[in-house]
Amino acid sequence: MTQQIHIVEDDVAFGKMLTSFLERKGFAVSVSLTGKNARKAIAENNFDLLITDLHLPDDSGLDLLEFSQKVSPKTKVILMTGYAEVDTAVKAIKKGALDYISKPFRPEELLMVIEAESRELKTKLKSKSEKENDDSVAHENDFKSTDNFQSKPNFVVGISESSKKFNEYLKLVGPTDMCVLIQGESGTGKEVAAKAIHNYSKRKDKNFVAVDCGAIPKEIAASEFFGHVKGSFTGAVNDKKGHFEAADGGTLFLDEVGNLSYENQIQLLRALQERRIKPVGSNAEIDVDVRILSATNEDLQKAVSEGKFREDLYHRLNEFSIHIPSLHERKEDLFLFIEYFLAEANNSLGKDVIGLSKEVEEAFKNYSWPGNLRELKNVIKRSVLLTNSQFIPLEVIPREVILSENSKRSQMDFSRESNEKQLILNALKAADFNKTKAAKLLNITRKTLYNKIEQYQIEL
Ligand SMILES: Nc1ncnc2c1ncn2[C@@H]1O[C@H](COP(=O)(O)OP(=O)(O)OP(=O)(O)O)[C@@H](O)[C@H]1O
Repeated sequence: MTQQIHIVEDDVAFGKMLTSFLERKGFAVSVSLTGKNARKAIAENNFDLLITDLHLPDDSGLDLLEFSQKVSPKTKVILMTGYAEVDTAVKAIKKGALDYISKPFRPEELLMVIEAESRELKTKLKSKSEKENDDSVAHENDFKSTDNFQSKPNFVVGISESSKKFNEYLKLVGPTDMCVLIQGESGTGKEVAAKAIHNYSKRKDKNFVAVDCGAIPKEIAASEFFGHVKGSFTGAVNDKKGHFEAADGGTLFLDEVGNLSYENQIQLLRALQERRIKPVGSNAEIDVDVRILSATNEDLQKAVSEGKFREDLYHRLNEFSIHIPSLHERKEDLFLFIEYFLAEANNSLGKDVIGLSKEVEEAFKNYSWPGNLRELKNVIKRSVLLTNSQFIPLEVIPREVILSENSKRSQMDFSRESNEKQLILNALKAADFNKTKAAKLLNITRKTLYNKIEQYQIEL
């Protein structure tokens, strides 16, 4: 079936360009120029995908994301951001956006993001239907990746002390039946860690069911977790198994567990205590044997002290806790991950890129990677797509990676000469040696740039 895409973009020409490109690729595309029109369109249609600018004259992409999640929960959302807005983009991912793409981008990059997500979805739906062999069982909200970890034995363990330690913990706690709370920033690999725990356990041949608690509207959470019987509420046209039954004998991974409403927390706690569930609208109770792993990127203890998360549930979920370090804290592992993601990208895109150019290597080392492994993986994949030589050149790297961290630092630390010279060189290269553009990137005047070029005797 043709995928329906809605673009929200106030730049008419850019919107048109994206539309005709995506239509040529076989998508059905419509466009809104304002947030107001977009809201109307979202409420009236069941778009598969919404691609929205972060800044609109009358609205914000983040608010549109929330609106869309409420009125059309199945619509996936991709945000288009300006460079240096990664922090906001990461916030959007935490709120449930599928991905973000930094402007300026080429339409091929957007297509790659869309195709990667539809591929993941298809594989997932396929493996679901194979496993469950029952059409009435649907876990529509479970769009998290359920890659088979065993088929990828080469996941990176890392050489940094913190990586070695947390991987030891995974091995240690894996074979037990303890509930584990995995904490770490967004994109650090919490789901990969949960899958590893599952694979180290005796449950490994049973299902691993991942549920994104942040994506389930609280009104339907009980039916998602415990299932429902036909006719129990409007829209319940078939009996439906819930996540607990789907994970029976195996592992249930609750991602973003801090996002569960208070009422849903009580229901979950009861199910964990009694090891029994009751589908919505049914009188019969069903015994379930499920190991719970959960993950959060917020401070759950703080949520407990503020009364937002139940203390009894917190202790139940947290029989053992594992902290996954951010990529920034495990810089020694950076090049292992780069190698791994490069091989993965070459493989999936049919390319043969050997590595990073020296300048890109430098830029990667200096960047703080706020979106962690997910951001690194995306940046590498997009860059591999755009690289037509053996080594990834600076030109294909998103500007925020080249500049934001350095330029932030430069405001505080502009006196460090080598740093400054490198920064200016990077900006010049990124701007194709156009000085006006380079000055803009650096956030300095053209005159200052000329002075600096002279001061450092940069040859142009
Ligand atoms: N050890 C690893 N080796 C290779 N790839 C990894 C590893 N850990 C994570 N990844 C990759 O990094 C990306 C982010 O990982 P994952 O989805 O597990 O993060 P997360 O912390 O669960 O994110 P979120 O908080 O947004 O749910 C995924 O594409 C995953 O395949």
